Amino acid sequence: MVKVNSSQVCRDHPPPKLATIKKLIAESQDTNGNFIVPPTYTYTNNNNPHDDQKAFEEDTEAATIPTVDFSLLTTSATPEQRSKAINDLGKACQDWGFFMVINHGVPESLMKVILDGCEGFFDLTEEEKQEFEGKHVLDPIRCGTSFNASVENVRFWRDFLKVFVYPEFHFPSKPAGFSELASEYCKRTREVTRELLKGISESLGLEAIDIDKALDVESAGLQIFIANLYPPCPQPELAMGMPPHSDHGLLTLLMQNGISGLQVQHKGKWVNVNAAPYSFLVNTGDHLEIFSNGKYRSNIHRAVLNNKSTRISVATPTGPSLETVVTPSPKLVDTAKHPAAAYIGMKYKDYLELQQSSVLDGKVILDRVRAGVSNSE
Ligand SMILES: O=C(O)CCC(=O)C(=O)O
Ligand SMILES: [Fe+2]
Repeated sequence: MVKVNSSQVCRDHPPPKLATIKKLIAESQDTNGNFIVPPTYTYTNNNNPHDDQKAFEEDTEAATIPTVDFSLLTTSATPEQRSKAINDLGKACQDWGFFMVINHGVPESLMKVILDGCEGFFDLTEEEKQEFEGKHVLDPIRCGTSFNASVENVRFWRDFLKVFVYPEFHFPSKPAGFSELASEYCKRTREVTRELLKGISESLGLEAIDIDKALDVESAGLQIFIANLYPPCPQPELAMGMPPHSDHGLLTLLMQNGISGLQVQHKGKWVNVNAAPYSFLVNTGDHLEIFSNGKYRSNIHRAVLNNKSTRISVATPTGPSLETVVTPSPKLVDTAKHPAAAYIGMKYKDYLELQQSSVLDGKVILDRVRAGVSNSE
């Protein structure tokens, strides 16, 4: 197991220049095309992601991922359908912190061209990509490799592009035309997220608008566009695409290019996620856990590798506004079940900076804002 020192935080120093995983692979093959995973990418010897998985395959009932039919949450549904859908949504948040969304209305053609655009971006030359590297973890446009190479002992088999797209839209100027498509995609995924947050708010026994009102989501909530590239890995059991972690925001929508690799933790075991084509995979994030006072715990997930196909995923997390100091909703504190606030307030911007500057490891950042009281069910 990789040991993490969560105090290793690098706020001001840009990561050292590091070849992308794409470049490393292209340059490291011998004349027979053989490639051995370098020691710096050897994630662990005793936590083989493929072995872990076997444990759950025997228990398929428990591993059925909840599915949310988005059309039943909208005004086109009957009040009974909507109320059942909200109930199911709440149950998915409580039991899994993860669900698959179908019938969401974002055109398949748009999802496809976004994946093509990501591929185009990762295919740019190293020099072209350097323009978008960024220097600080809160720079609105950043690309690179691993997660935060300046603090990591082990690198992840992943290249990324990370862009702040709301409330202000930023985007790389290359490849041509990608920015316009991404702007539309981000708008559409924001609309889906907004409706899901309304349903989640109601499922918590609050008004539909309460999450938005408290955290300033619609007018200034931070939305990030993250493209992940996981090239085939010759020894997928040795390396990791993304290690176990929770996301920092409220909700993350994720789509992928038809290649699986996401695993979510459920009841202490890893579950392979096989997404329906053009569905969204949704994780609940740390700020939903904080705001709900621990009722909806953020989901731990990771990305594992394969040795055949390049996987691309696009995550669009939405969070509070950067200036919001997030505390548990007072309406969810003063109850028999949740008599005390389980988390202390922290400005979302500070939380994000801390998370992005640290080694990615489970819920170590969320642990910093735990109030030392437990309201566990
Ligand atoms: O690629 C994936 O499946 C997971 C990506 C992820 O967890 C993230 O970007 O936060
Ligand atoms: Fe994630």
